[in-house]
Amino acid sequence: MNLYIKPGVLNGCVKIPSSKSFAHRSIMCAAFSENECIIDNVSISDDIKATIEAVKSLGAEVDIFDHYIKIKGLFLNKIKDNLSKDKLNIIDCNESGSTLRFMIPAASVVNKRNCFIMRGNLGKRPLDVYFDVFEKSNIKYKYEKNEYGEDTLVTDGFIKPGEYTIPGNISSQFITGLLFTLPLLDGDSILNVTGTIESKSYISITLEVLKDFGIEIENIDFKKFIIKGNQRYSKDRYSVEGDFSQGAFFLCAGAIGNSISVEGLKEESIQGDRIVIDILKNMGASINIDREGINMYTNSELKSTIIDASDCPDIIPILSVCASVANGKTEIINAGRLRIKECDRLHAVCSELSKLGADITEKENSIIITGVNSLKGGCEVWSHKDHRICMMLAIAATLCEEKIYIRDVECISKSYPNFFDDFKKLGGIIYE
Ligand SMILES: O=C(O)C1=C[C@@H](OP(=O)(O)O)[C@@H](O)[C@H](O)C1
Ligand SMILES: C=C(OP(=O)(O)O)C(=O)O
Repeated sequence: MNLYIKPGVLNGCVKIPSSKSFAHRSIMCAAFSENECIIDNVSISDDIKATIEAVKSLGAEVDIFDHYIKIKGLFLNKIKDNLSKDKLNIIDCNESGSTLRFMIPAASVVNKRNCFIMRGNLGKRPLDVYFDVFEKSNIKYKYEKNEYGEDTLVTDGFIKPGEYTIPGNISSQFITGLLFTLPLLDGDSILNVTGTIESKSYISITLEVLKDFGIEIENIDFKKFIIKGNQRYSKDRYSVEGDFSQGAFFLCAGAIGNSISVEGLKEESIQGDRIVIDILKNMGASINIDREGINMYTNSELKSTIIDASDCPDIIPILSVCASVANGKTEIINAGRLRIKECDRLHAVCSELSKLGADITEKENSIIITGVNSLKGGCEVWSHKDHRICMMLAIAATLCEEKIYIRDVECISKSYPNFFDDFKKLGGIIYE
């Protein structure tokens, strides 16, 4: 589907969906528990559906209600009975990197043979960090096309406790996957992380959720994790906080001239993307946080800054829009990993914003943006089938001089299916 978006000021309050990262993790923990858990405030997106279906395929029971989901842990009905351990278990991860990288080790606690389906760009995103883990555990693995021509990874073998060493600079999702899995095994483990650790705040989210579900992990400066085996997840009720990665779209919209307040974000959140508030303040935006929510005041001009993408890769596309109209030259550094997301985001941000009239240069690992007075628009742009690029373009459209036409907008359902409904409620003008 393609959409026209007309320029115009957005005005009002938006309730931000709940955090995808916290939701993936709490669903995994509840699914691997021995009891029943109610998880409140889960926003159902395609990625979260993928994780729900994945844990169901392993034997967890999941009921989805209006505002919560109920999960009956798979330890109750599966592991103890040792059912169907030899059957090939199909796990359709759709386009969700988190689901895939969290489930690869976790599924191999329950089933010997697993087939992970990877759609969109997911089959091209790196997985090789796990190959060493597979070899140490004697898990056989192969990439192959299934009968429908879809990319799959097939694994055969159970993961074993032990000492594993993985690099920290490709994706934190491998570390999270192992932190979920190793406590369940019948022996103690050590996880060493080498090199620079990128997206560290996502590891903190993992550790926080694991702790909430009763799992103890000794964290030695994010370089070594000491993990006792035979631990069991347990919690009756969990509530998912709001999503700063999604909130960032509307907070940035506020910073570039729309009149926005957002609700549903936890002020003292440990989400790395919470840094959007500090970055926008640094750029000169006036932000007021009170009990009701976060209010953006657009009475000041934005100025350029330096943004380090290492710990907040998901908010770089929308921050690039702010930088495009800020005074001076903004440099976004350590952004190379944006190339291995749903699309090559570093390239997509530069190519699409420059079509709108931004002065933006793509470098190997960074982006240089020199602010312009206004974005012209009046052209066709492409989401690259990536939700964050699509939402970036929709927000950029609000301040363009002429309407824009965005191709392939359905990709927003990966993380924020109601994005355009919220956009319209704020007065955004959209038509097909
Ligand atoms: O663990 C998570 O919930 C995520 C980790 C990040 O990935 P990387 O660790 O690959 O940077 C982030 O980009 C992704 O959207 C969600
Ligand atoms: C990169 C993202 O998610 P994932 O890695 O889970 O596909 C994202 O939501 O921007």
